[in-house]
Amino acid sequence: MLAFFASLLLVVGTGILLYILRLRTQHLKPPRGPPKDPVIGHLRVMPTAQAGLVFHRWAKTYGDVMQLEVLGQRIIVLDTYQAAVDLLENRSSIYSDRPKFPLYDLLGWTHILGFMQYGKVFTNHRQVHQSYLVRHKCIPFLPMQTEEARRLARNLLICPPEKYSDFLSRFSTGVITRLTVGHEIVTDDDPYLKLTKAIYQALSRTGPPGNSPIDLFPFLRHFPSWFPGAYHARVARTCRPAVRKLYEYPLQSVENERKAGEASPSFLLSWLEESESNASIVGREEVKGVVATMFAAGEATTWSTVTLFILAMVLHPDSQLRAQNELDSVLGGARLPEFTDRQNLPYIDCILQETLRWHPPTPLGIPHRCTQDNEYKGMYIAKGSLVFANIRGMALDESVYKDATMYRPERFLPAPLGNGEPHFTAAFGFGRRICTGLHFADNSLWIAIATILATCSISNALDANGEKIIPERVMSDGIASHPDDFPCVITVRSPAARALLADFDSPGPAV
Ligand code: HEM
Repeated sequence: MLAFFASLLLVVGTGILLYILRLRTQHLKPPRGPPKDPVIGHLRVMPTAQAGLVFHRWAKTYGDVMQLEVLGQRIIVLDTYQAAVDLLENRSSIYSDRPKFPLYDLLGWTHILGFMQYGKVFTNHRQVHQSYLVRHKCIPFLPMQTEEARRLARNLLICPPEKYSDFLSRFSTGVITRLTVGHEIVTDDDPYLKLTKAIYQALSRTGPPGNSPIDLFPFLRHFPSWFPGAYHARVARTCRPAVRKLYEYPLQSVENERKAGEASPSFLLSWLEESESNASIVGREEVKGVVATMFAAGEATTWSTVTLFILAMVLHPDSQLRAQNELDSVLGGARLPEFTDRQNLPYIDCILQETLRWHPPTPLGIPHRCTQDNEYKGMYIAKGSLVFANIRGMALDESVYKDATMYRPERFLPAPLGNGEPHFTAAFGFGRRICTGLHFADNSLWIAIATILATCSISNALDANGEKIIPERVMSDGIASHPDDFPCVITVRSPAARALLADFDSPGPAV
């Protein structure tokens, strides 16, 4: 009887609370935004390129929490770190859902953590990713990441400039293949290189997530590709086989290697062993999705960041020199950097942080979805709103980062050496959807940057008249933003550096 009254009280109490909340929010105004058209809302003014920058400009007029509307869909844009923390982290129980992504469904991206709606399946997948990639679980990967970074530096020093981009991409694919399937990439025709190239093209041709006409009008997928708005359906159909291969090939090859007694330690090998003792919480089809997620989420972002680091070093030789002086003072030019040196190399960390801030690899992250009406600073945010963290905008926040458009790694050093500005953690997202690969990515990037700086000089290419070519920073659009190709020259810093790289124990490159 007591239990009955307690439950009744709980139900009535919750009802009253929701009612009061509704009354409170009903008279509130939504966040402001630019003027809109009847019915279609902001459709005509929605940016098709560099959306993060456009939103940041609008935020100066309409505030750090803006509301846009496209055909009835409310879109909230959070332009400051504080607003993102207040909502996506401090209210994560109602800000952690994702919208549906019909275009990605059409491409065949199933069981992808980043696109999953909040709920039981999401929780299981998140647990699988985290249990493998949580900070302390990343420690055993450090030797492998060190080896891949050294292989990268050695390849950059041997290959012609037009191949730099391929080898930077090979590094990011290389660390993910070793993590997921235990496979080392040592030849140009490696199947994983072909696979990730095709996936990258698929992702870059489909634009920012949730933003295509098919996402807004899923019925467009049934129309011929010449029909306005149906173009992406053709792209999806063309790219689907490559996506399928990313699901099938890794598991098949690890199973074959295991049968032959040749499988190296990897995420998939652990899963195969766990699933035999029924200890795994995801099944066979799902685990293919976990691996596809790691490739899709981890490859392009890491590649983009190391490439941007090279560009930053071409444009900022003073920062390069300062980092190399720091490395020399710790390593004495007699050995290559190790993770144990990290605490003694604060400026290398500043270079990494500033590269992530200068142009965040995912300028708009992946949209969250709000699942309950709520009030924020006197504004009404409706259930069902898509919520974009404008990571690009946060990086440009002048109240946090002085001269925010400039590349200044020392900004993070404590005064008087620097401004003591906060590390740019926003690059990895927020709350319950924060990037699960962030520790692994941070380690890959740090060791790549430290190793390249310890062994290579990065400088401008020269034109026909012997003048320095000053490259421009032009970034692509899409879920992961990548610098357009730019000219530069990478040479060895010293004979000692060449000898150190020649010495490290791994198969040589196939340039
Ligand atoms: C420079 C490297 C990387 C950056 C900047 C980055 C950034 C991000 C961002 C901004 C998000 C969205 C977070 C949100 O919704 O609030 C995300 C999600 C995710 N990232 Fe990363 N990421 C990187 C590398 C990686 C790597 C190496 C992996 C795995 C090996 C990975 C796995 C994931 C996954 C699984 C999600 C989806 C999480 C979820 O929806 O719950 N990322 N990442």
